[in-house]
Amino acid sequence: MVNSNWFNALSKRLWQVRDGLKTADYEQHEELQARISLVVKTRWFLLALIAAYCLFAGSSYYFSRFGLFLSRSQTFFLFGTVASVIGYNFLLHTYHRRLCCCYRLVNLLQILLDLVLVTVLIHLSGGASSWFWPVYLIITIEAAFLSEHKRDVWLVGVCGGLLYGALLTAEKLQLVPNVRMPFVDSAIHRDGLYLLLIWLWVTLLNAAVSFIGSYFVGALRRESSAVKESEERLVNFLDTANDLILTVNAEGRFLYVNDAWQKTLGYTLEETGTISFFDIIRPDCREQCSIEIARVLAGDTLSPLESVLVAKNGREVVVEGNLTCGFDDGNSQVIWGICRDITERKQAEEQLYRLAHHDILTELPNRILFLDRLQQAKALANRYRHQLAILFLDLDRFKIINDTLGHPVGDKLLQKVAQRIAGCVREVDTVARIGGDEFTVILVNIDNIDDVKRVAQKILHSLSVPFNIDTYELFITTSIGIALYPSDGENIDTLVKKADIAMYYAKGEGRNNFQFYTPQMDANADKRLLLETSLRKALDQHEFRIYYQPKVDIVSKQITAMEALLRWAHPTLGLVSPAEFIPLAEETGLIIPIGEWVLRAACIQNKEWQKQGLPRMRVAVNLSGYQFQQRNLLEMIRGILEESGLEAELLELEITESVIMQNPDFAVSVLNELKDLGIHISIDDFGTGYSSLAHLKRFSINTLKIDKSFVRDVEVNSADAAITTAIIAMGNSLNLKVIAEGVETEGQLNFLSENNCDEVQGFLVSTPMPAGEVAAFLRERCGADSWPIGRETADG
Ligand SMILES: Nc1nc2c(ncn2[C@@H]2O[C@@H]3COP(=O)(O)O[C@H]4[C@@H](O)[C@H](n5cnc6c(=O)[nH]c(N)nc65)O[C@@H]4COP(=O)(O)O[C@H]3[C@H]2O)c(=O)[nH]1
Repeated sequence: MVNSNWFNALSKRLWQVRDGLKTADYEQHEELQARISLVVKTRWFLLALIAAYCLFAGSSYYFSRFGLFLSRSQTFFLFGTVASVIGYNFLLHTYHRRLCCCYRLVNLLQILLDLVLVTVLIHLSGGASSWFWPVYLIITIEAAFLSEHKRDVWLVGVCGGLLYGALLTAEKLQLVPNVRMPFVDSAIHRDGLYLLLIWLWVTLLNAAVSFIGSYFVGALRRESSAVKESEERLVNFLDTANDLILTVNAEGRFLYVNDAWQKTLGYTLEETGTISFFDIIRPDCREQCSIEIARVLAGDTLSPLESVLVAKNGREVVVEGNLTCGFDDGNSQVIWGICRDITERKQAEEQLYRLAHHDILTELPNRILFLDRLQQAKALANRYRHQLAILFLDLDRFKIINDTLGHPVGDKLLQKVAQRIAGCVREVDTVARIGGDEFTVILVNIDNIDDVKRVAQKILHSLSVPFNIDTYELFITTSIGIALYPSDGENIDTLVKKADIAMYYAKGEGRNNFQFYTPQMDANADKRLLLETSLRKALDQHEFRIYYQPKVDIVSKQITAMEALLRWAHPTLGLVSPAEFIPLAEETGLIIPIGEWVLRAACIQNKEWQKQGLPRMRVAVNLSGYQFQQRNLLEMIRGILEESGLEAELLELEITESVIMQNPDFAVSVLNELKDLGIHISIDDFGTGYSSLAHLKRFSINTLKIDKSFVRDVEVNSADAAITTAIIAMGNSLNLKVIAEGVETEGQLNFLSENNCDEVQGFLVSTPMPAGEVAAFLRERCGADSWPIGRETADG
């Protein structure tokens, strides 16, 4: 509960400011008004008392054996005096405010008037023997209340004494007729000693009352001004406090607000009179606040509250503080609120929370928040018996972009990718970034697996649209692994791990696809771990082999090139396909030394075949995307050509379409430099990488290599046939050679031949063979004009 004095001082401050009064004027004005009002009230009371007494005394005498001792004229004069006292008191009562403002000495004048009239009254009611003379004392006390200065009070005392003395002297000199008093001898009015003694008595009493009155009233004033000062200090303290302090009544009307409150919320004191506390509480916090206020009014002690207020300019201000109950003057309940603006602290906390739970770059949830959301999603899935899907995405060859174009471009790409992924899912789903180029998605309320497939497909499709960043047009794909809850596991860590395994499987399946987790993938993951650990030693331990597969001109049936295909003779796993270990080598960066080793070995081998007198042909080497963005690629190739002595035109580099299309502008410059060296360039896996005629025109290339996925079904699938013929037509129109890979059947060969494809490569001609078998194969083929169909080698 709050001291009501404080409350009064504060609410007074509020009203005085609203009334537009200056503090000092207000204080003076108010204090004087209070004093006059008290004196007037007291005077009315005393008048009533005296009148009652007069009535009683007069009627007592009238009906006694003495009868009324006043003459008619005296009675008339007495009533006249009383009437004038009542009259001017009435006037004073009615106009005292105005009079006080106009005439500073009105109080002294009135006191003087009182003294004169009382003197008359004393004389008319018995002169020196009148019982009315104590009224002098009352007037002296009254003067003590009304006058600021002691001196004025003393003057009133002296005046009273002098007037009484003058009355007694007039009576002694018989200047005024004596009033006959019962029990009192009229001679007493002429007795000098008696008159002197009674005058001294009245004067001394007046002096004593002046002294005591001025002393006590002065002490009272000092005390009240000390209280006022303390209240003033309190008000100043509250006004200068940093905390927001307010008082409202039970209806929420403002009774007091301090300066900090006004500054923070932007409302002036006048405006607070027109609004209610509830108006400035943010709507969603109002109900809670009303409950708390009701509890406070009921006498409960509350722990600190937090709420959001809305400032005049609409800014939200978060406050934390306490409410307590007090009473105003009229003993009505009021609520005190002392609160602190914690908006900045809250923002800092929110910022910290965001930093701790979000990825700064993309503003998506980070791993911590992702796991938390997954936990919640799992709980909801259990409750509503739904399924969940966790998608694990890893961008394909993102590192190349990052390393080639720099981190700022990489960062912008990640931001755009994040936006696109987020645009593919519903609001209830979660997209998170949990690592460099790793994203996760939680799909909730899954009823049907097809819904998950649709979302995965949507993500792949949305990322297939090129990204325009700065001056670059970038292409990126992603590999998605999917795990389902509860079918793939109960534990969230396990689920994430399984989605991750499925993602790696998707990478192994040629990237840019999605895969659902299956238990068989675990073996794959184990194998992957084994491959990863032994790949680092494979080069040093000479475990790599190169197999060669011929490319043949369809018309002349001559071998145009031998493609170098890497094999890994693993000590325990046997011969490992490049499809399995090349992605691993790319992730670990080992592709750079491995790729260089293949290039050197293939060039030396080709030179060797020439030395052996075998026909001149190119050796085709696959160039990984990571090698393609290698800064010293040109020097490295030049060095190897010099070292092996191979002419540049006998080297062919196969670069996949997706690698070139990832950053077409960069590809143009590298391809130009390679072309300038005289190297033959082929675009591998053509048809899978979204390149257009416009792009192809810019690239310095020699050959388009149709991906074997189109060739496989070219005889039975009209779409594949259409794509294949379109690629051939496109190649022809751009004066490029077109080669089809993966040709296994006569039918495929015929189709390609009929559609003017230039070259073929595939098991129909030969499976990849070890270097040692190539010489025999070439000699056997020398001058042959038929196809070496079905030639099986060690690889086949
Ligand atoms: N079904 C079928 N397949 C056929 C036929 N003819 C050839 N192939 C296979 O198709 C792949 C063609 O190579 P690619 O498209 O460049 O695809 C290659 C290439 O992208 C990559 N690769 C191989 N060696 C290297 C290398 O030294 N460096 C790099 N960076 N990548 C390599 O690994 C991929 C897979 O290589 P391989 O397993 O050797 O698989 C080879 C080859 O064995 C056929 O008639 N039918």
